[in-house]
Amino acid sequence: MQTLEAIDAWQALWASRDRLAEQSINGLFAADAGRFEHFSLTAAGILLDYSKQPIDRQTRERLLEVARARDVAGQRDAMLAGEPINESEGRAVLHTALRVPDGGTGWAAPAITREVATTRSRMAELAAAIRDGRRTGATGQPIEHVINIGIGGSDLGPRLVLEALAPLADGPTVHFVANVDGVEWQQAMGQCDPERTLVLVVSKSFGTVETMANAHEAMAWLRRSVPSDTVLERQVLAITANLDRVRELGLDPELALPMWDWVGGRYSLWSAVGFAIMLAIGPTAFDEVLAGAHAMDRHFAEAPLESNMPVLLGLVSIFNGTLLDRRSQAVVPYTERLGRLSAYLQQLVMESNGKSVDRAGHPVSIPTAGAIWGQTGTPGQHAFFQALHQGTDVVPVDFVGVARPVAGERGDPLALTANLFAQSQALMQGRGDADMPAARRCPGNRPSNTILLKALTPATLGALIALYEHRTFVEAAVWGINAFDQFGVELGKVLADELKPLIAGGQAAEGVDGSTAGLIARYRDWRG
Ligand SMILES: O=P(O)(O)OC[C@H]1O[C@](O)(CO)[C@@H](O)[C@@H]1O
Repeated sequence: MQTLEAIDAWQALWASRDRLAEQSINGLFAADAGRFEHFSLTAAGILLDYSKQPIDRQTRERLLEVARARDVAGQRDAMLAGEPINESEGRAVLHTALRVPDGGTGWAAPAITREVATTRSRMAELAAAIRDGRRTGATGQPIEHVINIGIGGSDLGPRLVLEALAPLADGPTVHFVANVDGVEWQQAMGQCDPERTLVLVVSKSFGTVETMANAHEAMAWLRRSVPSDTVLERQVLAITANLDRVRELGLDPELALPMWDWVGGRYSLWSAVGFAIMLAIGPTAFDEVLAGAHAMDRHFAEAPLESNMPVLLGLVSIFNGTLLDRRSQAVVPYTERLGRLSAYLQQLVMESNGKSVDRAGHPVSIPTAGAIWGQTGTPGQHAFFQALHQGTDVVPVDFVGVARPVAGERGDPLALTANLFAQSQALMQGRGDADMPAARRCPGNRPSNTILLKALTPATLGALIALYEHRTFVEAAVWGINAFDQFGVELGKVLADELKPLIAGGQAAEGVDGSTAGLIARYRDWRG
């Protein structure tokens, strides 16, 4: 496969970076009456409009040529076929196999398909029994609360989905505990009757310090509050790929729900990691989330590159981030229901693609993932949009909107949508002539995508998340990096383990740098 730098189309794009950065988006619309049709597409209930990017047909063709030369389609097929594309860990990457409808074949080896189906039906049976009260807590009380203890990928996906689909929730109330500072735990404990609470300990590795600490707290709370010898068996459920460690925590691995090493943590909400979702909205709605993601998978697998939404979204992101050096991207959903989207995408994009060596271990020669951040509109408009309109940095924005309001929800959908469309328009058009004071002028020509969902349903939500997963993959494929390991997060964990006794102990902290020693000393002093 050609390196990026050796590809003619990339060289041509690189050579015209300055011109592309100045390319007038308004001018592109003036030159092409059908621009919206030519630079937008629909798949799985989602419209992507990328016409407000400074990309003309020649630039798009060059970007597609880069994707072809980097064999994005071949790399995608290798992932979908279960080849060990996570080379540094020697693992396959098969989150797509988790969302194949029951009975569907051809997306993973038969053994994997069977395991997935078996686990999904175990989850559905258990969820149904808990939801309808057949499966009670240890003292015979119905389960009314679920505490999901997990962090990172074992937390963010279920949180995002449950906030988005809260109007559909008709099962136990789900509380999330991720941090180890005790705040979320205290809040959850304060709201839950221990005899009516199921604790989910969700951890792929079952070794994450925060999750294990919170699990110990929760188990101690249940033991002291529920008068039954079977409380842990009935009211604590482990969800993990590391069944051996379940026993170490004092739980029965036979009762645990499994996941597998071919599911990355940040790609795992479709597995048993999503059990809290299933408990809250029911197995049928959970299946719809999977079906929506599968619809996007099919589109990604089958659509030609030039009309393939994740491919185009990925190429637009590379165009902005790598070619034009626009190192930060904002994502702004115009519904509070998607308020967790930017937090979710931070892990998905930055943990996957925050890499500086390629798959062969050589330093990359181009910038990879920058920062992704955001907040909902319209509140974000009253916070950081000033910088988007007039700041010195050009920040590409993904606007995410929903056409049909959720039944029964109040609010002013027209005002919301008018703001959504007006913001992308304002970023593009700008404002000001020579007579206007400089402080009032907006430069305009600032790029954005608009991603419009027909409605916020389980299916479109699944498709939206899958869209961003595949966008992330496409970028990694073009850059030649491994999107599926995360060794960078390990060093801090190791050092935290080493520092803990130094911080706790009475002796001087030796063998650490001056700053850390100073901080430890001040911390001890102030802690008293
Ligand atoms: O599910 P686990 O193994 O507890 O890991 C939690 C999270 O920690 C990380 O390993 C690192 O932050 C993530 O990749 C993962 O989602």
